[in-house]
Amino acid sequence: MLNWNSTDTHPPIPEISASLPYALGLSLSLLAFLYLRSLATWNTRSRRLSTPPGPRSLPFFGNALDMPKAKQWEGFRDLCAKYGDILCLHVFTQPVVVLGSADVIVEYLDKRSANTSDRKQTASLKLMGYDTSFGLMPYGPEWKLRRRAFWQHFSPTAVGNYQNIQRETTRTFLRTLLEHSRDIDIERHLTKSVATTLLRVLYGIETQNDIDEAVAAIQGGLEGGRQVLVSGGFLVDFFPILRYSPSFVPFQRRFAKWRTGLERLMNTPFACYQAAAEKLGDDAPPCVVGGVITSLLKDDQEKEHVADIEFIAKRIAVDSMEAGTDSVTLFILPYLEQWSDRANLQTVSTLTTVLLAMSLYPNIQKKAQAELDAVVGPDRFPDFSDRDLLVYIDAIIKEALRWMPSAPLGLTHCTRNDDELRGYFIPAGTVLMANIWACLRDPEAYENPEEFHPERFLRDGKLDPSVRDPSDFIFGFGRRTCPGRHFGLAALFINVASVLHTFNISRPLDDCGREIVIEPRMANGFVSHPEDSRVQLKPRSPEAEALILRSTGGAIA
Ligand code: HEM
Repeated sequence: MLNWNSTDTHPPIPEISASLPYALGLSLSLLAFLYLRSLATWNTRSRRLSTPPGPRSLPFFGNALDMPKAKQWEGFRDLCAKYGDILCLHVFTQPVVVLGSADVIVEYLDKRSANTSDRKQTASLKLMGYDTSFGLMPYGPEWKLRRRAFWQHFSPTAVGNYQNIQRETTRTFLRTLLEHSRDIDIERHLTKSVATTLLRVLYGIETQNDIDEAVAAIQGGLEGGRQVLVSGGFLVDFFPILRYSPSFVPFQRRFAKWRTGLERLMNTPFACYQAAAEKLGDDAPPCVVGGVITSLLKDDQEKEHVADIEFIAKRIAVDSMEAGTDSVTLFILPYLEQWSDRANLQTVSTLTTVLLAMSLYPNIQKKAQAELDAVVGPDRFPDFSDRDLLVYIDAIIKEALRWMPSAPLGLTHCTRNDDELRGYFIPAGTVLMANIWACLRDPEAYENPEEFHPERFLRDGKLDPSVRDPSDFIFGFGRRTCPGRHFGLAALFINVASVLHTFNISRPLDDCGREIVIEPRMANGFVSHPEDSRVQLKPRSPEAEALILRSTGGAIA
């Protein structure tokens, strides 16, 4: 033992110096051994195939600095043009593979989805309480159980049950457009309309007080998820050790706030459902939450897991709100932001894309209205039963989904096992991103892709099956394909057809009454939308106005 107070004339330093080379040698040998062993393991795993090409990565950072900062879909398109349709980047130590063309996306995410349907459970998702969301859960039995329960209520047959609610809320929305047609904040009302539809479908909530309370809960509840999706992750996701930081550290405080918000969202509308169920018994309005509880209880032989089952039902309802990117997150959040910060309001949705396109392309609008006049006529609203005959409306919706896809990069998938794709090694745990926007703007599939041109989907007055259908891309892929798509498309159809049937849409005017020129550009973010979607709406005719008034309780007070 070293004794620094010793009077010994032989200081200990020379002894340490003598053993230092051995210690150093030993450490270097150990490092070399570990390096060679991991190299051998890597060679065995990869069968000496290389990972896909990509920019040269830096020590420690990898390609973190190469990741496109804004409108990532455009940056990835440029990187794919340089390195190929299968692009590999390392964000610190996390491998990320970007799939840049339709055929490679279909081949890997659709046809080989047994290995590519996993999700990465990041540290930030756990810290926010989002790890229990089935849309973000890893592939496995728990995810399967939740998805099956969800699908029972959102299959093509099941969504037929919500047509009444969708019809009613669309008409209330038209009435609002009419009442405020001079000074309309269309996005706010549209968002409220969709929020109301969902709260009725999911929880059977109908009274205004309950809706207001539930909508307020949504504000805090979805904020965390949105932040993680918009930012693409936090530092704690790449350095998970940080999650053990003390609770007073600012990022921990933010996560705690989001967690509390999520708990409130889980509990507030659910309490409204429970109160109605207790008060009204069998007369309570049917809803998804009630349906999930009943069917899981039926399957649960021991009847001992009521709390777990209630949790699953609550969570599925919240999943519906957070995962329905376009119709839900995109519709609801901007509405709520408006409450907290008016200036920040940036409203988004495929419907606002349609309205913007209609104001920019008046001839397309006229053609759509001519179809509505011929099929529906002036005395009634378009209905779900008209859908097959309203082919041009269908083409407009497809074109809006293609022109400005609301989730241009979809939701990331992840590989479960080591794999090979077109001669490249893809390690287990690789994050997979599909550049959906690039497929929908591919000039080989769509001539003049920047133009809004619904006719591209039509041949001889019918939908042309040989044209790539945007729905095959914008709803995601393989076993993770959006299970809410039939509900989302039905909502889009009834809203687009009803608004076009009753209103003329034109460019907005400035204070001097001159038309404002709007550049159709997509905003930045994980979920995108038109950067500026201002339009002007006027009832198409006195008959259209009377139709709206008749269906919603008479004259304006
Ligand atoms: C036009 C409207 C919508 C669009 C464009 C859309 C798009 C998407 C996309 C891109 C995904 C990720 C798929 C993947 O991982 O490959 C997804 C997942 C999901 N969506 Fe939608 N969605 C829409 C509406 C909805 C609605 C209305 C609901 C609920 C009522 C919903 C519920 C879900 C759920 C639960 C998931 C997660 C599925 C899973 O991970 O297994 N979506 N959606």
